[in-house]
Amino acid sequence: KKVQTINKHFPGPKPYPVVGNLLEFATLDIPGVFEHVVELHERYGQDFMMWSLFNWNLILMTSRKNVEKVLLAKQTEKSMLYQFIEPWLGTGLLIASGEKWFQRRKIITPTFHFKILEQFVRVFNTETDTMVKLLRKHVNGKEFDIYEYVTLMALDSICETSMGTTVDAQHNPDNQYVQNVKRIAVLVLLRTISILGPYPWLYNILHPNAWEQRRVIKQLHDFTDGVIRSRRKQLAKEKSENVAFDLTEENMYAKRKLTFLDLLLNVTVEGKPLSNLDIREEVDTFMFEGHDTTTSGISFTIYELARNQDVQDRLYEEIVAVLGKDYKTADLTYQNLQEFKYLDLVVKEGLRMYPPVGIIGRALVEDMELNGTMVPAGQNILVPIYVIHRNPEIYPNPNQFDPTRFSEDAESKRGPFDYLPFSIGARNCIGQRYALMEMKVALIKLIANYRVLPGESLGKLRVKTDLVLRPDIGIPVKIELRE
Ligand code: HEM
Repeated sequence: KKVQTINKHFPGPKPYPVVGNLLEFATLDIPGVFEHVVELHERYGQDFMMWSLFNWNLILMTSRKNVEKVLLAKQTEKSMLYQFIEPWLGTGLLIASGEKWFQRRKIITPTFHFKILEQFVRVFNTETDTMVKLLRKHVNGKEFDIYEYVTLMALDSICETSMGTTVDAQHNPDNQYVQNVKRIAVLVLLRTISILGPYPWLYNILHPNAWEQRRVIKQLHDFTDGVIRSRRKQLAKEKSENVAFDLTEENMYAKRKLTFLDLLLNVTVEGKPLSNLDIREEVDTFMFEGHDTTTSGISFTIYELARNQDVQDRLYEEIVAVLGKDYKTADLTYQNLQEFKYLDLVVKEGLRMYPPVGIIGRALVEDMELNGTMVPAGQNILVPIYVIHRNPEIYPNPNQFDPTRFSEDAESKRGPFDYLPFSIGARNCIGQRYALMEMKVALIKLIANYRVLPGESLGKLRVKTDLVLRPDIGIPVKIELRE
């Protein structure tokens, strides 16, 4: 009965035919899924309800007032789909709720202290230099997929900064850990389109993908466990040798190369250190959240730079102006990155058109008044950030890449719920500054060294999504050496 009442307040395909529904899920990996969701929003209005199999339903929500209520709600839980990643990530920061989330967020926030980020920029410089070198073989050559290069660079960066270990994926793309990280994203996606997906018991026993997933996850966990154990030993040894390690002292950040893992190994909650398992779920969460997302952000921005040579030229001029005559090899720092004003607009516009996390979900913890009706606790809600970012009323000609939309003047006319690449509120992205820095270092070094041109097949590219937004055919480009 409650659901029938809600129906009156949320127009939408009701009841959504079972077949249509399965197709809806099946389209997840089919390029164009977001174009379809944009159409649904045009047809049914900003907040509409979609029915699923066995009366399971979802509200797809883009209106400012309701998005604000849901994302800023005091208590919140992630929607059901996040459970599919739980076998790998456990209830780390991304998935945790309630007190556990609160504690973890408090512990992890200092990891993004600017003193630590300053050190991470060095890693981004080194890893991007490697990428730039590896790209050299494509100069004046045929079109190639630059997405693969960016993925491996981002993977190396996150391994180094979060675990202090290197898998050197850029030189060993066939490395088992690298393969497993890629494979798990695919397996999670496949579960979303499986009819057994929502039923863990049945899925785990009957589905061959679940069997494979267990094997892949075991290998991923074994790797992280190994790194945690050896780092714990090393820190214990340093402590016994009286190497100072006081995280409460801000100055300490600058004295040694800290990783995210070090911080977790040294923290105590109510006097107790975190267990290896607690730490593993956070490190794995970072591995997941921290590389596919930035890869997507960097790659789609490269795509638009290849298509918009005037924007690329202007960016190149800025790079030369800020870095001077050694602009091709100059290292980027936390400080000099602040001087790239135009790049900042370019990155913002890239994240508007292609938000790497194109959709987020919540389950209401308490009943909530939405559109004049009480929506009961437990209701699943999806917020398609991609659709919000293409609202023509806020972004005229939304499919045009135009960094000047983010000039101060234009930006002042928009509200905080019109632009959400990193979400908003207490559950926003903790890695936002890290991500922006990595994106900027990569784009500067790439454009300083090469002119990026569209490959012949670039025009065919379409956007698809699994856990993050991806190009269906990679990013086919050509490059020329800058004089
Ligand atoms: C361009 C790159 C990135 C984008 C667009 C992005 C976007 C987001 C979004 C939209 C959320 C909210 C998810 C939700 O509500 O379910 C989120 C959460 C999160 N992100 Fe990112 N992210 C990026 C990079 C990173 C990086 C580099 C890290 C770590 C190094 C990171 C770590 C996290 C974590 C741990 C959360 C969960 C925070 C919490 O719930 O307290 N992200 N991210």
